[in-house]
Amino acid sequence: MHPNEKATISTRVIGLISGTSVDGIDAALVEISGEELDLKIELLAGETYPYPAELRERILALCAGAAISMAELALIDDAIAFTFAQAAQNIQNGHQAAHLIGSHGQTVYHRPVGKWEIAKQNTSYFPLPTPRSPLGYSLQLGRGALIAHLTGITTVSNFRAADIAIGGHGAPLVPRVDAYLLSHPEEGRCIQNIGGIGNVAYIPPRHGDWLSKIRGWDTGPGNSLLDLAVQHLSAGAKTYDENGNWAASGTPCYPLVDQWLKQEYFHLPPPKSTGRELFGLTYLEQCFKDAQAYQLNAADILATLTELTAASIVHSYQTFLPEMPQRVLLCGGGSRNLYLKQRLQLLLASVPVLTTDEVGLSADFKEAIAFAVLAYWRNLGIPGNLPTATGAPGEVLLGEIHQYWVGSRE
Ligand SMILES: Nc1ncnc2c1ncn2[C@@H]1O[C@H](COP(=O)(O)OP(=O)(O)OP(=O)(O)O)[C@@H](O)[C@H]1O
Ligand SMILES: CC(=O)N[C@H]1[C@@H]2OC[C@@H](O2)[C@@H](O)[C@@H]1O[C@H](C)C(=O)O
Repeated sequence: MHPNEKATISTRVIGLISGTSVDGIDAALVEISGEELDLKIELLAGETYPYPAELRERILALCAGAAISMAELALIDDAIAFTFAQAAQNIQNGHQAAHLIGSHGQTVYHRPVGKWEIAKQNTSYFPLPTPRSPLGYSLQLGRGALIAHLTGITTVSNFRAADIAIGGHGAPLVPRVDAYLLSHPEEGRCIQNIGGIGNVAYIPPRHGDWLSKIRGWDTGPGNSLLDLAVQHLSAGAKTYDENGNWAASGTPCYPLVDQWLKQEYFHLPPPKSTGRELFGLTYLEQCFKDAQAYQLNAADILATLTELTAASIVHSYQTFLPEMPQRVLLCGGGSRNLYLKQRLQLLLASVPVLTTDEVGLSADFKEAIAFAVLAYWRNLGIPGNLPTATGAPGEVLLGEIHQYWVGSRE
């Protein structure tokens, strides 16, 4: 081998995440090699393991701000870790054992930078001269130490904390992985995730100082409002609008979309992050109230909420990007919503809208793959955050390593 040539050692890594939709655990088993520009991944297996119904209900209640005891919080935390560990065991069936796990866990609370007032608490005990803490806060449940113990595999977890500690949002974290897996030599691309919340990574053509020009932010609601509306309008019979068929049978109310787009979040310049704390039940109740003035039926309401997701995404590109992308690549569950995809294509006019599947990266498992890569980078000592996406003042190593080791030191 030439002395300048690097040996390619590949590592089998499991990525685990349950996102803001709380629909289940996405697990990906990946073979990873290289570092950054030479980073390569092969998806060996990908699966979504639904949460047991009762656990999902408790998590959703927690996300919606239910008051629970510390004892119950501890139970939910461990139940999540057990469920994640089970997913890690199952995804390895029929494959060689993994070397490493990257577990994002379950977000139950996210406070963006500078949004201290969200806590709505008496803050007189806080040791700062002003109760407006500049720091963000993000809580993911499912303890990494327990996952490492249950699986016998070293586990990296708590990925957002280090970025937040230095003043970043701790989100979105996937853009740096997108940059190395989905950049193109000549084409500027937007990688648009549509989960419960939407987030984008803008990746300019891969030359010159392209890395410093990458941008990323949470675009606002993805499926979160739609899913809640579908559950309400179907009296619990449905959890989401399959392929967007229900919305497609209605008509969007454009004056209402324009009214909703005036909301502060859509005008905040990036970097910015959000969650179900903003785009959740209370927000939807206001949407329903607003819709009464226009006498919309159920299908029209869903069409209008779908339009809000599509229009907020496109509006954010037009407002905050230095130039429009030449291609948009969708991923996340919302990429399966054909009506939403159609609306995005219409609003983006000549910019083609595809899915990441069409360029060889699984749209369903990209987030789980990303946390496998972030764990792999953590292990190699490579930073995982992109300051232009999280707003942090610098790069940091993301995640805490829970080494699997049980023994005695006699
Ligand atoms: N066939 C489909 N048609 C329409 N919508 C779909 C379809 N499949 C999935 N979805 C939507 O995608 C959602 C799940 O998306 P995903 O798993 O990407 O979210 P998440 O990972 O929980 O969210 P986030 O990326 O915000 O963390 C479902 O709740 C549903 O709204
Ligand atoms: C706090 C949190 O869990 N945020 C999620 C959420 O879901 C989508 C969007 O909001 C994104 O910022 C983030 O997830 C992805 C995985 C990220 O960090 O890139």
